[in-house]
Amino acid sequence: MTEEIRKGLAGVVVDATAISKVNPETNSLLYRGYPVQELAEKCTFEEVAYLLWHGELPSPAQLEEFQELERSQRHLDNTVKRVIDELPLTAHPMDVVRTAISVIGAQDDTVPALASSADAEANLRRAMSMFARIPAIVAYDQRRRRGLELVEPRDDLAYSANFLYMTFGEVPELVVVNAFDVSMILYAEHSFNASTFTARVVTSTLSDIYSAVVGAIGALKGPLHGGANEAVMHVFDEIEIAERAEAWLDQALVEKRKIMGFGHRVYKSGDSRVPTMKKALDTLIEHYDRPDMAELYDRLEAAMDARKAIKPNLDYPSGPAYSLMGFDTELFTPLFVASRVTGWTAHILEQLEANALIRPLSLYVGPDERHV
Ligand SMILES: CC(=O)SCCNC(=O)CCNC(=O)[C@H](O)C(C)(C)COP(=O)(O)OP(=O)(O)OC[C@H]1O[C@@H](n2cnc3c(N)ncnc32)[C@H](O)[C@@H]1OP(=O)(O)O
Ligand SMILES: O=C([O-])CC(=O)C(=O)O
Repeated sequence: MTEEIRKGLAGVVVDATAISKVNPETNSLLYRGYPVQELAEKCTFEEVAYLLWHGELPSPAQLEEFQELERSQRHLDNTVKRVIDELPLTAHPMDVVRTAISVIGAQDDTVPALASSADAEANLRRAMSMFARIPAIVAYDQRRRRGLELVEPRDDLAYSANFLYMTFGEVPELVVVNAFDVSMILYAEHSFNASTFTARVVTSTLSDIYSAVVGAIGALKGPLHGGANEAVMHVFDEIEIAERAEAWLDQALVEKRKIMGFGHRVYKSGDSRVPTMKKALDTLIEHYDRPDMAELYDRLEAAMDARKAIKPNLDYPSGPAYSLMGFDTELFTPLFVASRVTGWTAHILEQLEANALIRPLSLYVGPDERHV
């Protein structure tokens, strides 16, 4: 038997999904049929979360009920706070959010020994409980790293305004809240990316939703995936000024470094989400009066195009956008978690609806049979 190895499962279709469609030919991304650009322009992140979980956009009454539920679960209980307090500041914020989700999962005594599609209602409640609490986890972690006290959530504020309020102690101008909300919408879902696939693999063993999300957070942390938004900012910090972009890139390519924020496994001629996020970044650049950042962004992008014809992915505009908003660089990937938990949990539910254990084969290349 000849076995073809597809390293990294590149080009392999492993299952069907009705949640999102990534089309590199038309450079488009649909969530449940809706173009993501349209959702970013016309909807809030809460509406998009509802869409991903339920398959349809909410009616006004459904949205109100959804928002009420989300706002009522934003607080962190003392155990979660205590565990976060115990973690050293040397722990990466992704480790903090991963640990906090583990604690929330361990506190939930309704989790059945064997996950099943019959548990969909309960799993949606669990998804909501993570969705509502992750902003408080991330905001608190950002604050404790700055020696600041936790800011309790405000239930008169929508998701993004409250997230920023809990992080910075005040609600920023609308332009900032809107750019943040757009980033949450764009990061929410992207078919069988590595972290979502991880969540589906964990779920396929009939493990619980929290374990699947914890696994997904681990997969997202890596710089070839979500960790790239943080890594992009380190690149900007290394380059420092726009005039150095080309020389920095030439040296990095000589050293065979991967340039963070560029390239994609599926999109080969540009990421469908970049123009929308770049527009949001431009509003921030204008708001904070940082033309220097725009110049560096443009020069590195042009240099990469000229030398390698490799285009930016979503992490390229998101990194500098989060930096302008005031987040510390190492908090960027946890922001991705806050958004992507919606997509992960939608996939966990979908996996359970038609589950098959995910267990591929490997080609053995070790020594032939031998004996002790
Ligand atoms: C939201 C997200 O998760 S988007 C992805 C975020 N990740 C990053 O930005 C990290 C940087 N990018 C990369 O490492 C890659 O582009 C990936 C991992 C995203 C995609 O990788 P793959 O689909 O496996 O592409 P692959 O690595 O095979 O690249 C093909 C060629 O382009 C080169 N290439 C791809 N991306 C880059 C990059 N960012 N910098 C330099 N070269 C690159 C590869 O070196 C390879 O060249 P070769 O054929 O001469 O060896
Ligand atoms: O699809 C991928 O491989 C990575 C990505 O862009 C995402 O998860 O948003």
